[in-house]
Amino acid sequence: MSSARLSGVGVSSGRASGPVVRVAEPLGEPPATPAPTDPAAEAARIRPAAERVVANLEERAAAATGDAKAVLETTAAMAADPALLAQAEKVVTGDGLPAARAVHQAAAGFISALEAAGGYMAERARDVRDVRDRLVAELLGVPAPGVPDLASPSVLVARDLAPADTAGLDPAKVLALVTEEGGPTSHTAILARSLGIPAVVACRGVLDLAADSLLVDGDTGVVQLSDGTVRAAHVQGRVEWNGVGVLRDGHRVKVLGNVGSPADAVAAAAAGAEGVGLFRTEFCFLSAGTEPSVEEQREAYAAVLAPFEGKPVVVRTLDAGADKPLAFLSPDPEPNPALGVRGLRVAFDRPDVLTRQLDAIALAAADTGADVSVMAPMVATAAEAAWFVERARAAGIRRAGVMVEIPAAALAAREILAVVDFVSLGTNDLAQYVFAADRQVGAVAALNDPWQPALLRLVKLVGDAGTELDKPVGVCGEAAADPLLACVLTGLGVTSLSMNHTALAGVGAKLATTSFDLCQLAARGAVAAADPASAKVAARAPH
Ligand SMILES: C=C(OP(=O)(O)O)C(=O)O
Ligand SMILES: [Mg+2]
Repeated sequence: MSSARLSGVGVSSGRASGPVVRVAEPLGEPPATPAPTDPAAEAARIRPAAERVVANLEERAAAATGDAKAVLETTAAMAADPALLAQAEKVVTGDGLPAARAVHQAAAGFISALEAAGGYMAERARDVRDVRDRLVAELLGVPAPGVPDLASPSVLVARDLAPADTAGLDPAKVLALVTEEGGPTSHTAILARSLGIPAVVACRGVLDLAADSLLVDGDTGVVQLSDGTVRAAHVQGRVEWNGVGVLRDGHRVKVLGNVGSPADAVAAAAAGAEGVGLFRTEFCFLSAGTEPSVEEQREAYAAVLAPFEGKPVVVRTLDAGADKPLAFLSPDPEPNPALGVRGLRVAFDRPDVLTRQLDAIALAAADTGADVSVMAPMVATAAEAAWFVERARAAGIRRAGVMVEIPAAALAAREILAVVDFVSLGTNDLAQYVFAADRQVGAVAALNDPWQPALLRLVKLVGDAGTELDKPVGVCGEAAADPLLACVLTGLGVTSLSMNHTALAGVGAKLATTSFDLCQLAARGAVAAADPASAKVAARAPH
């Protein structure tokens, strides 16, 4: 039944089924032709369309509560804005453009005025874009783009989702997520895991599948037609783990959480994390239109640090760019954003932004009593690492390290470790760059497999350098969340493993069953293997 059963890459555990809701694709600029034969009649379509958009938003606002209600009410008020509508009518009658194109054009004027005003006004530009898209969709008779409000629990199907869209999903309403594109280490996958929403990415053909209802298996990656039964994922029984990362022979490997929000931090602490190995600060500001002030940053960071008083937390400075764009740090358009100005490279152009962030982190550390270190993303050379460490020290932060996620950094691990206090391997990007396989592209997902021996050989270089220089080497990419691979990484000299809260107990429990000798044996076998499957077999042999 090939047309009714598809296979993708399972990236977030659990089996769920339910009715399908599709995420409509972005609309782009509507065509300027054909010119309306009766411009007055064409212009007269705009207000009734706006009234329908307003009525729909008000209806949803009435059913919503809290922030969601306020956002819907504000959007409804904007959709009724007489200035925008009058301007659009003028464009239809004056320039002879179709109504949808006229709305787009009229909105562009408001958007650039708001952006030029900066600050709070610039943030409103996003709302005008939202209203514009809703009006254009109404006039064209197509669904509005973006994640729709879900009236009841549903399976979301999309080409791909931006991290900001995924972060806003309500796990009570989204039974499962299936995307045609996306890779296993994409940020959409990472966020779906942290929300506990079963997810399958790189599911070729799902957009063409005529399905009212789907059954999604986030473990096997299988997506198939279902009979309409609504079933939420069964929450797996908790594995027993005492909250200390230690092998049965006493060898210590810290088991830490990856977090990006206060909710993640609470979940990681509740699941027994010994601390945080990666706080993705950019996740706090995915929707911010302008740079948050030092005070705003201090508050946002303190809210995440709060559950970890007295515990180690590695705060990563903003990793903006590529698939995690931040509106206030966007570079000029680049042909290959993953190879462009992202991570620490943004700070070379904007050291003031880094300084303000480091100041905010130092303040939040003092506010909460968390034992904070800072870490820079996307570091390529020892000179870059030294540049960052100097700035961290100037901000009064005691420990500073860098991510090793560019192959050059792995190859220069000794020189880098000589100038930092610790490193942490970002296996998601390291795999992307060593295999020249974009994390977001489903077609190359198999290369972004952390069991690839070529990737493990780079990890070994870094582990060996850490052992030689007696400095900590962590892993905070998705590789750390696989219990068997955690044993291999330990055998390669890794001293801490940081992961999503849902993986903590499984990894902690597995480590307790093994010894350092066995981990080294598994590591030798996996590194020498010819492919990911043989690497797994080699790792399983002693385990
Ligand atoms: C942990 C990593 O950072 P991010 O996933 O945020 O790029 C990584 O690249 O492995
Ligand atoms: Mg990375």
